[in-house]
Amino acid sequence: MAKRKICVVITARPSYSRIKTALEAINKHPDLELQLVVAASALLDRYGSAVNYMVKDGFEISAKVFNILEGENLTAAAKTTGIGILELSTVFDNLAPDIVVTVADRFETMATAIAASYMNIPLAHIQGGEVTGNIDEKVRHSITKLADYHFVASNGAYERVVKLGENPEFVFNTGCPSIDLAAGVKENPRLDFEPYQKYGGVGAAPDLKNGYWVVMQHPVTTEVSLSRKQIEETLHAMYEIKEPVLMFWPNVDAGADGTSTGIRSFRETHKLDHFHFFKNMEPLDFLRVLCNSKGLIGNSSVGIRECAFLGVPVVNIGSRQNKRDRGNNVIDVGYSKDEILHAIKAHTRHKPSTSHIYGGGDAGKQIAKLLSTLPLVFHKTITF
Ligand SMILES: CC(=O)N[C@H]1[C@@H](OP(=O)(O)OP(=O)(O)OC[C@H]2O[C@@H](n3ccc(=O)[nH]c3=O)[C@H](O)[C@@H]2O)O[C@H](CO)[C@@H](O)[C@@H]1O
Repeated sequence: MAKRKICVVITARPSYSRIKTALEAINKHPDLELQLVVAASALLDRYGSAVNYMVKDGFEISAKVFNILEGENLTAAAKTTGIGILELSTVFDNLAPDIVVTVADRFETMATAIAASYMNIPLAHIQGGEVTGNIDEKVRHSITKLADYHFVASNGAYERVVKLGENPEFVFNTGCPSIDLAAGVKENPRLDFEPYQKYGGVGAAPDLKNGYWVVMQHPVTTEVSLSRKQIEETLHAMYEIKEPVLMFWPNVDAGADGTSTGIRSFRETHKLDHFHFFKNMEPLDFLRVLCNSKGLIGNSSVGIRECAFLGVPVVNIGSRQNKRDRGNNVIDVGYSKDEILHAIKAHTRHKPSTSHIYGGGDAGKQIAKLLSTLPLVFHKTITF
């Protein structure tokens, strides 16, 4: 029997960590053949070239799609999606997959879902049903409507996908593959590498042995004009803390220009001898860095998902993760420096308990098994 061809499209760094263990399980599965397509910011040096980590991890790349338009604004996001549809339809035509897999809710993932749907290729969606507000949420629920199989990450997400009219026979709460990685880190949390040596980056090299903070703050797609002001408040708060800060650059979202300019100009006007800046780390290394930190400050979804599992305290800033199911490791604050400082002092003194909202650590294997056995769906029926 011919192997089922599973085409997974990865468009950004966070999508790699959220699918990596499923890729490994697909590769190992005797009835499946992995076709890995890498696109958008995952290919760009400026965003840390996540593609290099995929190659290093032993994955063969079937196709690359360069579709990011310069600009980091709302128009560039819409046009990038358009180019993605054009390019990916050619890729799918050449690879002729049996199932296409798309991850989460970023603007570029929409292109995968549209191209596969129009080409009558069954579509599997990872991470549907979550609520966050802003443009990501519209995209996420739209992809749910285009998808034939749903591998969701929490009970709440399962219920919402079914409420959206999807057939429960094709909705599975597998948990999030990123929790599989976090489970490995929980077993062996030792920081077994030297971050400055391994990843370079820029800035001072503060001594990390007495503790450090991790900062990762992205622009909010519905508040793009405020992104610079928002990051400045966070930078001022971390400046006052006077303890080592490992700071990561934002993703390629609309408004990232404002966030990056805010960081650059703050660096030029302040003596930052306790800050170091990184573009990107391999998924497992990044989780090790978090696991050994005093806490995460910012608005990355890693604070809500992996940090809940690892029991890392998180000061979650602003509206980007609004309404996402969360554990007691998270305290929500507004954008002001004073609120952030107050939350850091009040919330991060004790290690919070861990929670399994987003899975127990075997999502990748479950997803590969389902992909090998589910009937191929070409015309789904929707209940109303
Ligand atoms: C508003 C929002 O949340 N948007 C989406 C965005 O997440 P979001 O933009 O929050 O993603 P981030 O870039 O903050 O990164 C989160 C993920 O990337 C990993 N990481 C991060 C830094 C690094 O150097 N190395 C590394 O591997 C983290 O472990 C984590 O798994 O894309 C994700 C995956 O497509 C989605 O799940 C989110 O819904």
